[in-house]
Amino acid sequence: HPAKNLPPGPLSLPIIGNLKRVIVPEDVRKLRKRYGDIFRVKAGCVDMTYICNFNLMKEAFTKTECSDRPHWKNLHFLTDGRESGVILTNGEQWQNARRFLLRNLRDLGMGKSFLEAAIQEEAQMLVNDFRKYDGKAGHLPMSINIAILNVIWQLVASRRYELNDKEIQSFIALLKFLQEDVVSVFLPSFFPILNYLPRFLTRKLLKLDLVDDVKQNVFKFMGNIIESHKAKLDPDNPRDVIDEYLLEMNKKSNTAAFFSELDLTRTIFDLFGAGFDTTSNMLRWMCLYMAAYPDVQSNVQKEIDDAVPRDRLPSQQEKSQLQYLEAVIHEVLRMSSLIPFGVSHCVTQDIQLGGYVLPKGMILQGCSVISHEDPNYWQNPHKFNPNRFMDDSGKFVPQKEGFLPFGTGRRQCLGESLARMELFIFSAALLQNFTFSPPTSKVIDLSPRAFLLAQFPKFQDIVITIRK
Ligand code: HEM
Repeated sequence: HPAKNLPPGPLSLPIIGNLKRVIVPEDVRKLRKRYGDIFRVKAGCVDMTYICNFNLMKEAFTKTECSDRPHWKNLHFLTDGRESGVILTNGEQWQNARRFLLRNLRDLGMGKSFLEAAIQEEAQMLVNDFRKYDGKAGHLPMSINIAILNVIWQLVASRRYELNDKEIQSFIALLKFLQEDVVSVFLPSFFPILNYLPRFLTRKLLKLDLVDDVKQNVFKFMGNIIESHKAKLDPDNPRDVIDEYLLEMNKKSNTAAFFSELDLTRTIFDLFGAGFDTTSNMLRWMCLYMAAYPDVQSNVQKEIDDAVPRDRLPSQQEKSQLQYLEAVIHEVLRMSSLIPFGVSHCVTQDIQLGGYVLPKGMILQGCSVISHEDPNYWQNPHKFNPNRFMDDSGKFVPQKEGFLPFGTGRRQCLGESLARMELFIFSAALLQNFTFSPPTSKVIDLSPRAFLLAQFPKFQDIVITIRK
């Protein structure tokens, strides 16, 4: 687009573009200093624009023209190129899936007692498990993962797993494969030249044998669960997302075309893909921040002790009394910027943004990490200070300007209320019962471990002590 006023950015070479590796927040900070709030880089052949300003992110992501995901066939490798699920779909398929999920997450309990009870049950399991580690230094226990998975399983299929269950271990391995080992499958979108290599070489480079294996396992695993739901389906008493979905499939509505078993499997994997690593790592960040800031931790504990008797776990009912905890959770969400550049969007029609033209096909990344450290919104942004979310009378004030850990606009996180409920109940239960601290003569490392497009905490030792 030589005639167009495109966002500025470094010069790029054909085929490789100008990125040496996956871009990390440090690169974005540097590029923003040099080129301003909107800049453009090229990853292979893909033109990407990074938006680093809160108002511009809000403006862009409320536009329909910026609400699609990239139209890359290989994003849908699980379903042989067919668009399905919710995170990566577009148009009517996406609208339908998003509407179905929002309605059902609401009906099945986001904000209702069903889900709260499920989370409470997992909180108890977490507390029981954490007790086993009293006084010993070690990594945060795996029970965090099981608790988060069980909440989604309850919602999706009315089932939960015990800590050492073999099936849940193989399911975790499957999710890990999908998230870490099969990313090579996306490479041809950035480097189309890979499509012209001999087939045996492409298969090897893109690990396509492994991909086929993973695909088979996903459908085998879900196939069994869907079949057992079909056998027990009661149209008057849908128990979970799978039941609701099967009922939609049987309806003769004009949206019926969007519901299929293939799509159901993909949708469920989307819920795990979006809701598992995110929420479990946020809970890890929470424990690590508490270990690093003992004064904040003891203030939270005091607040919990004042509001909740020690013989039972805190619950949603105490939310209005646990205002400082709420502020701490918000500050941890801000400081950790778990998904620093959101999830890719794609421009579907030329638009203007911040004085530049974003042409059709441009990929957009909204940089929450930059907004979360923008001094226009946050005083001393690099300081961990939960009080920034409190007013003078000790009440929590949810600052909205500059804060977007769950994204913004039409694609904003669909599981936000669920994630918030989990973070609240799990953090309250853990801090009521335990104190976190660094191992003797060590400090907690709060710098993130770069992991693809997320900022997860580094694996490290922490001491869990039972509160007397
Ligand atoms: C602390 C935990 C979480 C964080 C920080 C988080 C963050 C995000 C972000 C940044 C996006 C992208 C927004 C965009 O594209 O503009 C997103 C999308 C999404 N999230 Fe979450 N999320 C969390 C937990 C969850 C949970 C628990 C679920 C559901 C079980 C969930 C389901 C989704 C889905 C389905 C999408 C895609 C929405 C769409 O494309 O329409 N997330 N999330």
